[in-house]
Amino acid sequence: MKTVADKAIQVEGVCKRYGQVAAVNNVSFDVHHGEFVSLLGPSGCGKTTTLRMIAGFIMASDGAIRVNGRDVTHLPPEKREVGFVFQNYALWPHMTVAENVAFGLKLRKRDKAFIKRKIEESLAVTGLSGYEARLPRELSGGQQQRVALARALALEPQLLLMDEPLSNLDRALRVAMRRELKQLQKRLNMTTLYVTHDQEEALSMSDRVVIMSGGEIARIARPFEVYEDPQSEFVADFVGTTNFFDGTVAGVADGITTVRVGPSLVLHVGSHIQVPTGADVRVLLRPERVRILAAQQEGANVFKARIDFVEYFGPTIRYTAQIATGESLYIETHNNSRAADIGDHVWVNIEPDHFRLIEGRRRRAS
Ligand SMILES: Nc1ncnc2c1ncn2[C@@H]1O[C@H](COP(=O)(O)OP(=O)(O)OP(=O)(O)O)[C@@H](O)[C@H]1O
Repeated sequence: MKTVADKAIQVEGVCKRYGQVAAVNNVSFDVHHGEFVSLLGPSGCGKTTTLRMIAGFIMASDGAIRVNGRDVTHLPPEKREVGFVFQNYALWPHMTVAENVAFGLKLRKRDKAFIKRKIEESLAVTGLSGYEARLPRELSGGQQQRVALARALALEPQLLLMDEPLSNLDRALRVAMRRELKQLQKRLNMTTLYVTHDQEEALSMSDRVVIMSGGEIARIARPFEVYEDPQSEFVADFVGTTNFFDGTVAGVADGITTVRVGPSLVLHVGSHIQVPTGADVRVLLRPERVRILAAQQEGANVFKARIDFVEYFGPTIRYTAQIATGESLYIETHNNSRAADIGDHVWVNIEPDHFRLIEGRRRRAS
């Protein structure tokens, strides 16, 4: 059982208003000691504003922020005892990479041998060994971003706030760095709050993900819960690809909810939530949960579909298909067997437990 003492960050009913605009509206969440939490959401949803309010660069219009139990809502950044790495990584232009990394340690009056070791370690982690003597202007944008990261890591902060620290890096480096960063965070047990709009980054690095939409929190959950059971249209749509079917509950029996979609499609859905007969529902289905059958079969949730479009992603292939009843369906498979081409007809099957139900109908036009 987690207690208040376990909480490194507490955000309570925090708002930020700019005139009539509520950039952040009544946001509350906690980050426990040693936890890695991501703020994930589309551009403009309030992630950066939330992080900057915790850092103290933006003052909250309302609500309270506590760091290690201490109310810091009205304190300036330097009194909050948090480290941060922001998108606009302000390096000292006249200092070398090593001097930039050493700067905070010198201010803290650490001895020379310690500083030397920390420079070596943090540059190694960020893949910058050998760049010690360069000036920031002699580095690429991504390298500068890594220096900013190395500079923050060298201080081994107990609490680190990061705003898209890997956004300027190419994909291979980003993937390598997020693993390094995650391992380091675990090793140092460093409480981390991390802003990203990259869902893969958030899912792969975080203990929990806070999903924001329009200045508010849409969901707080562990990565697999967010993906496997999105519980809302927004989360299902924003994280990964989802098939949506609008339907009406025709009956519930033996743990199966029968949902009628359109005039002729019937789905048999595992009853993981209680929905009464007659209710409007949306049925969600992840594309990789659809199985392409080797041959025609009979049975519940077996459909004939025509392949309309094929996208090859390397490890996976995504098919856009049309079920014989008219609904469209995304199917994703591993690339070890290319099951179909455009124009082919295939038989597909879906396990009832692979569907998710949410009550109500589509909020937006498709
Ligand atoms: N100084 C400001 N004055 C007025 N509106 C602002 C100000 N700063 C931010 N906003 C607005 O507040 C909202 C949230 O901005 P914020 O930068 O927190 O979003 P974000 O989720 O971090 O987006 P991104 O991923 O694009 O960085 C946006 O609609 C933005 O236009």
